[in-house]
Amino acid sequence: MRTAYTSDQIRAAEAALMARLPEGTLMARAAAGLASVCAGMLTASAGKVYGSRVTLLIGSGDNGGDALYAGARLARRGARVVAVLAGSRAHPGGRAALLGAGGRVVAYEEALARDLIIEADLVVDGLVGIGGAGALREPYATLARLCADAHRVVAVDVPSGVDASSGRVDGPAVRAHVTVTFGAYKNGLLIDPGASHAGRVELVDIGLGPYLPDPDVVALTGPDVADLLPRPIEETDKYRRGVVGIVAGSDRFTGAAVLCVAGALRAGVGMVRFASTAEPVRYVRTRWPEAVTTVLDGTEPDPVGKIGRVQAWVLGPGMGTDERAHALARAVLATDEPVIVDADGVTLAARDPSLLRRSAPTVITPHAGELSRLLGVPRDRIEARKLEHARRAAAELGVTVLLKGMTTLVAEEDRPVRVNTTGTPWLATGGTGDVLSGIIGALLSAGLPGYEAASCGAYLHGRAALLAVHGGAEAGAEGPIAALDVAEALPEAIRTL
Ligand SMILES: NC(=O)C1=CN([C@@H]2O[C@H](COP(=O)(O)OP(=O)(O)OC[C@H]3O[C@@H](n4cnc5c(N)ncnc54)[C@H](O)[C@@H]3O)[C@@H](O)[C@H]2O)[C@@H](O)CC1
Ligand SMILES: Nc1ncnc2c1ncn2[C@@H]1O[C@H](COP(=O)(O)OP(=O)(O)O)[C@@H](O)[C@H]1O
Ligand SMILES: [K+]
Repeated sequence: MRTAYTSDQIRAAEAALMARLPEGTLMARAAAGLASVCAGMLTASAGKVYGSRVTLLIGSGDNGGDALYAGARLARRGARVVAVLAGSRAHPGGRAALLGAGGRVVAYEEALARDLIIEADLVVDGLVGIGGAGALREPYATLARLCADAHRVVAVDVPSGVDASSGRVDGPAVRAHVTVTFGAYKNGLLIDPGASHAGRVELVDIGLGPYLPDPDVVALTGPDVADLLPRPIEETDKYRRGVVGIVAGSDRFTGAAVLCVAGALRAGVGMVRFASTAEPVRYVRTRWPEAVTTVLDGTEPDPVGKIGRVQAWVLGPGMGTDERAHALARAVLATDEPVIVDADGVTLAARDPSLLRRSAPTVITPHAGELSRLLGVPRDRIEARKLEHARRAAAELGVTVLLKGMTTLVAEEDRPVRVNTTGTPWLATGGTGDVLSGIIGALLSAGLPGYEAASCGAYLHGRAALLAVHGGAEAGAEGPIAALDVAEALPEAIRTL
């Protein structure tokens, strides 16, 4: 399990550790780790540290101090190091160390800074770290923009312009090839848009471990998912493995039904009971003879009884939002089984909030647009502040919220938010969400709680997508995928966890 923290949590842990150590110890540890990563990058790109050109972008706080001390170490190894001071002051000890090691210090001037950034083998972003607040001010903002023309950029602790606690980016921000972070991951290194500015993240141990509180955000790893995933025991049968009821599709949207059933079957469900109008039932029967189907014409007094016994439900993909769909949603959500509510199901719940007031576990899987309707908050605001809104939705609605998009988050009240680290932008194609809801339904029916089913489901979905993109390999050249390819890659994703 990878754990991440807010700036305040990191600061408190640092203060507790610092109180037991001689002054300057932590910064020395941080600078040594940073210099070592920089030296590795210089050796990889310029062949050696000696004679390479390093430009440090220095803000007025301790983030700049780390960069200055690391710059001094590189200068002692023969690198030509220049520090560009963005503020009126710079960490005095770090500045003296750099000058003492033969480095240079210059005041910010745009043309000079541009040249130094373009010419450098490596640019070190020490503008702001966990002390950053709000959009970058000038000249920090210009420097962050100029970094786009740099050969290689390493960010100190967090890329400047990224909010360390949330991943928010308001205005220009450094896009780094590598981020060297100290003590522990910050939330903003795992959550977009911050995560996509960080590049590869290198964690430098400065001894913070024993002082860290419970994490604010966590990310499952492959072994975590392998441990959580239910596997059939010898004496099992299909009912004990889990029966999922899938209520999806309509005469207009038949594909969503086929894809949702695909996700459940390939994720290893015991049995699928599929129910819908005649058209989607016909398509599902043709594509998935494994599924047991029920045609609902909308006149049944007890549609749930007609479908039969299940351990969990998937409700929503392609089912429409008319009166018939609303009545069906009401019937499914009135049961005592766990339900994952997706797509049109989420739209119905936005219109009729009473639908989600139930005591059995409920998972909802909105993208930002659907969550916007549920919370009455503009979509772009949700996209800019995903962590905050996923948490708020979980608290206000009393459900497990899986917020989809570039980064997928799973929020439940009083639990750390789980951020998914698998996946690929190739997933942004119609129907992949339907596969995801089928996977989560399968895991719920096998008995996983909503929080685990949603986060393991997102992990497997992203991993299957990556395998499909790479043609079955773990890495390598990439090619486009369609939603069904994601479902087909699920067994391999589970085999190789
Ligand atoms: N506290 C500790 O024990 C350690 C701290 N370390 C480093 O110290 C950093 C935190 O240092 P600080 O608390 O001094 O804070 P920072 O250096 O991250 O930033 C604070 C400075 O940036 C300016 N600033 C803030 N927001 C800005 C904006 N939007 N635009 C322009 N300027 C802005 C502030 O005026 C202040 O001068 C960490 O990120 C890490 O790099 C490391 O040395 C490890 C140990
Ligand atoms: N830029 C992206 N990077 C990674 N994953 C993405 C990106 N955009 C979308 N996704 C993922 O693709 C899936 C799309 O689901 P959804 O929006 O419900 O599509 P549909 O309704 O067509 O099935 C989600 O799992 C989402 O997290
Ligand atoms: K930084």
